[in-house]
Amino acid sequence: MNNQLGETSKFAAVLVAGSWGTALASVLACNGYQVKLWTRSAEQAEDINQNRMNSKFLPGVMLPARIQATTDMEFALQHAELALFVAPSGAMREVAKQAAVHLSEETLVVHATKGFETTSLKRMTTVLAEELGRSQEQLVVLSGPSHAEEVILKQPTTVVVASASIASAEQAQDALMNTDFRVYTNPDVVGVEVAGAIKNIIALGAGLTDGLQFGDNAKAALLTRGLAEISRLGTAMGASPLTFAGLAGVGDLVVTCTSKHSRNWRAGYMLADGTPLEDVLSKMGMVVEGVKTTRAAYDLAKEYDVEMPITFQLYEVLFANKSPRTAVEHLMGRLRTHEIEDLG
Ligand SMILES: NC(=O)c1ccc[n+]([C@@H]2O[C@H](COP(=O)([O-])OP(=O)(O)OC[C@H]3O[C@@H](n4cnc5c(N)ncnc54)[C@H](O)[C@@H]3O)[C@@H](O)[C@H]2O)c1
Ligand SMILES: O=P(O)(O)OC[C@H](O)CO
Repeated sequence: MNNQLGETSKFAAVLVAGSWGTALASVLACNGYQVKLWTRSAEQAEDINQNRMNSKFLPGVMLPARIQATTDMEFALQHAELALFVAPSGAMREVAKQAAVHLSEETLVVHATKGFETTSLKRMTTVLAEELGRSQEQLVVLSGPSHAEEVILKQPTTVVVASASIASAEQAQDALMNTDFRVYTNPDVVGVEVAGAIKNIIALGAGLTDGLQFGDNAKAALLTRGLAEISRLGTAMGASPLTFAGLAGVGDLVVTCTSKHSRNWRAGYMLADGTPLEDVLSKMGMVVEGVKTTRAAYDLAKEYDVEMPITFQLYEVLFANKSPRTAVEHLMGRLRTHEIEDLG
């Protein structure tokens, strides 16, 4: 496409304008894309276009001029080389349905959402494949240790893009990579999606552990045994065990369990002092994927017949009024077991 000055423009669409969508729109804009950032909120679109800021989700940070917010899905997807879906997992199907009628076959589809569809237990690439009529080779997932608050400030960040097609993964890598934002590829879509989703459960647990004033030993135990649990479910679902040692696995687990930016960690911390779940979620005002993911993982663990003791205890804390201290007692009081066999 040529613009009015005769220069070649490349376009990208980002759906939706939450914290992560806005930060990734900024990466694409820095890489030379004209970015249309879709939101269902006219007020938010006006805020971004007039004040050059997403005041609700990333206050105080000026957005590049190449980002244009819009509530018009057709306009957002027009001429897009790449469409980046960043809706919360619970809204992915609804957003994809709206996009499907306007999306060109030529547009590369990438998503950066971390979670499952709780009703069907489907991964996000499956939801997108169904709604957009695409094969797995035409879809890419982006994941890894990456808080929007740091990416928008161009702080060094590494992520991974996974696809059943190396060509699609490399296309996404080329579009998103720059000297502040390093992108690796991985063929293991299942592993990257499962790791990105389940680490949020462990991050809720890390917040709880810190809120209960336990020490570094407890946090290290949670991360390590949490990783064992993630790997066990992931490999049962068909993932490569190596993925869990990478950016989407241990990398994201470390950042989400230790960062002050983590919504999941903060929610866990508030739960520790007995604040009811509904109050925690309304105080957060942002998506806390780990809550819905705990339900999904609880069901997936049963479906795949894998042991996920941390997830099961957290499920009871979140949805069955178990006290966090009792949950810890139950975890520590489990029958003896073997570490390596557990890692499968
Ligand atoms: N924030 C981060 O640093 C970060 C980093 C990596 C991955 N993620 C993942 O990205 C996804 C989005 O998270 P976020 O942090 O941007 O969330 P957020 O809470 O900052 O924003 C969510 C946005 O989704 C919109 N939305 C909700 N339901 C919608 C619907 N039905 N239709 C249209 N829009 C809808 C909201 O209005 C809001 O603008 C999550 O899966 C999260 O785990 C977030
Ligand atoms: O803020 P959280 O806990 O939703 O985590 C965000 C990202 O997944 C970190 O990589």
